[in-house]
Amino acid sequence: MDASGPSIFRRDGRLVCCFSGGRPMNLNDMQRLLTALVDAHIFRAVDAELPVVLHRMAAQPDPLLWWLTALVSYQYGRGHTCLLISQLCEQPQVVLSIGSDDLWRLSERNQERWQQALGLLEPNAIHQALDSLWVQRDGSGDQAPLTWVNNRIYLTRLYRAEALVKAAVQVRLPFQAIPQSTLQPLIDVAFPEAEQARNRQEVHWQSLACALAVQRRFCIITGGPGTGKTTTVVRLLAVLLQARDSQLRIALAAPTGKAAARLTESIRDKISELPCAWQEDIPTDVVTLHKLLGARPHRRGFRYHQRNPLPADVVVIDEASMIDVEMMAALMAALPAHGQLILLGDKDQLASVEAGSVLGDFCAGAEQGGYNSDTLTHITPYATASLQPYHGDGSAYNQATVMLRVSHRFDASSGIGQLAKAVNHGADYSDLFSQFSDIDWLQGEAVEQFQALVVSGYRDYLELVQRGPQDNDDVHLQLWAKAVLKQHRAFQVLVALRQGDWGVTGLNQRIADWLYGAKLIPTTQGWYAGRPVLVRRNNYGLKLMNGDIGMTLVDPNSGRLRVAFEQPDGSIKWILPSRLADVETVFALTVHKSQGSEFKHAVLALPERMNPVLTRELIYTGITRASQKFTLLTPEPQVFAEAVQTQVLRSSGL
Ligand SMILES: Nc1ncnc2c1ncn2[C@@H]1O[C@H](COP(=O)(O)OP(=O)(O)OP(=O)(O)O)[C@@H](O)[C@H]1O
Repeated sequence: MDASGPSIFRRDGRLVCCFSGGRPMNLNDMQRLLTALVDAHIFRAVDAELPVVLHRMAAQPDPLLWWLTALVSYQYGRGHTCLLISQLCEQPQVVLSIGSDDLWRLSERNQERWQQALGLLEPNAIHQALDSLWVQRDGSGDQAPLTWVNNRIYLTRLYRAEALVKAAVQVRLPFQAIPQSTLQPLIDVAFPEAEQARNRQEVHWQSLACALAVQRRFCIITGGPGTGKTTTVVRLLAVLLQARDSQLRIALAAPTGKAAARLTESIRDKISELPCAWQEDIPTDVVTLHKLLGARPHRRGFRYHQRNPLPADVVVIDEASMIDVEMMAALMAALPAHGQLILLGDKDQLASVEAGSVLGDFCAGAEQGGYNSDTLTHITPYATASLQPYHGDGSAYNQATVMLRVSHRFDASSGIGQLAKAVNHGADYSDLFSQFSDIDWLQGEAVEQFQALVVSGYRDYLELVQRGPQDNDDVHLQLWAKAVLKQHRAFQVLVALRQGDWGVTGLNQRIADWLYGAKLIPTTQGWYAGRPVLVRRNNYGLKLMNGDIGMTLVDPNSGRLRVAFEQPDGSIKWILPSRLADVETVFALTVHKSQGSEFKHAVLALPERMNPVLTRELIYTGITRASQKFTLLTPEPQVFAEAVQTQVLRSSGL
């Protein structure tokens, strides 16, 4: 802090801070400040509660220690796995993303306390405060709830998770080379297009990913939408089975039920493109990550862990960007010692809701390759062009990562692809909307067109709902429900926020009113035919997962409403509305919940005012949910520009 800042000293063994002429900050002041921050909805209740609980277990009356403890918890709530001490001291308001917009809700006295508390943030004082029973150094102990490592303070369980992930990757890095005489012919069969890339002297990243993945027990295949992650993994599994052992036990999983269902469908399609003799050993059943690890209702921890590892030799996880650090640690812990892990995902998508941005951290620098000499020795023989431009001294994770770079879904004529790319690089996108017909931007007054767009977007599935099944037997009921759910996936309104006119709640209500006005739904209240619902919490009893989407339909036999959910195996599960407690209407879906889904036409509606949730990653994720048409809706166009310039930066030690 500068010379005009506060003086900090110890009094009666306590650290106190004093502004010239002001009162020192004591524990009482700190407690009041923490309570006020909770009351002002800046902190979560648990952030202020944590030091209180720890104090009960081991009294530590140091206001700075309380402050740091609350801040570590607050940052965890915002997705950071740790608190970086130097950054906190240099730019506390930036690190904490708390500005005058938030602080005006505090009383004058508490604003003063806030300033005093910021004044406490000085490296030496912090180091002294961390010399405490609540804190362990360098992860050496096992008991203290906080861990201090170099410049970082963690909640100890997150430190442990991160350390476990790092160690598990490290042990899996050594190559398990396959003779080139065995591997090359298999790769040639699996990736026939690689030959054309060789003729053009271009790197064929898919076949290179295969060469790397089959020779390492840990591999990440990242790439934007349609770059062939699933295609590559199906082919590389076939190569692996041929090269190593056709009896390898392969497990496939994804973080959500929707993503699992989508991957199941996609894998089935892709297997049929393989040579017949290779098809039968590849599994097609994709489960959720929770199911894979054996989540148990009402119990912490999973059935599979270090002492009871998964019965699998190879584990493939799709949509890995959604996995938080604790889940990744649970997954790594459950891998058998010889187990091979392949992660697929788009590094540029939104990070997990919970703490950490594991895939993003793993993939930092992936664009440059960063392959060291050892990695190059093992993969160069399979490269279709020189890998010299990708030579470097990248991280350990870079050595295990291949980034696919060519989108086969969006070519140069696709506005969705161009827009996603421009947003991702923070580049100018303004001309794109006039150049491409598959992207639209409704701004300001054009928002009036939104109603017409939404009614026509949802009309097709609602007419199918009204039409009913062709026959009333089970087979036709299933066919009908599947057709309705499929049609429902053709169009989706996406939003950034939960609350407000342009959030889930406001828009759901408005859209329901419009659809009712168009006579497409019979009412807007309670349960009704055509009401799409989103499951908000895992329900193990009903085997429904957070994020699953179901459709309310009238059973023509009983006249009663039932909700149809499509299972990963393609069958329909019918559930009575009365059994569904934690669901909400989903005419508008948050971008967060849309991860792992794809819609022919996605409409992204942004709010009128900037909000910390609005980031480049959110916009990119929203755009890439659309496969054929993307519409952006901004009552206030500037919000889009600002969001594109705002990037998510999460602190972690990975
Ligand atoms: N090398 C290739 N040549 C031609 N087409 C390809 C190639 N690789 C993939 N494709 C096609 O591109 C489309 C997208 O592939 P795929 O589903 O594997 O991509 P993805 O990265 O898994 O997509 P996403 O995760 O966005 O759904 C598919 O239609 C696939 O058949």
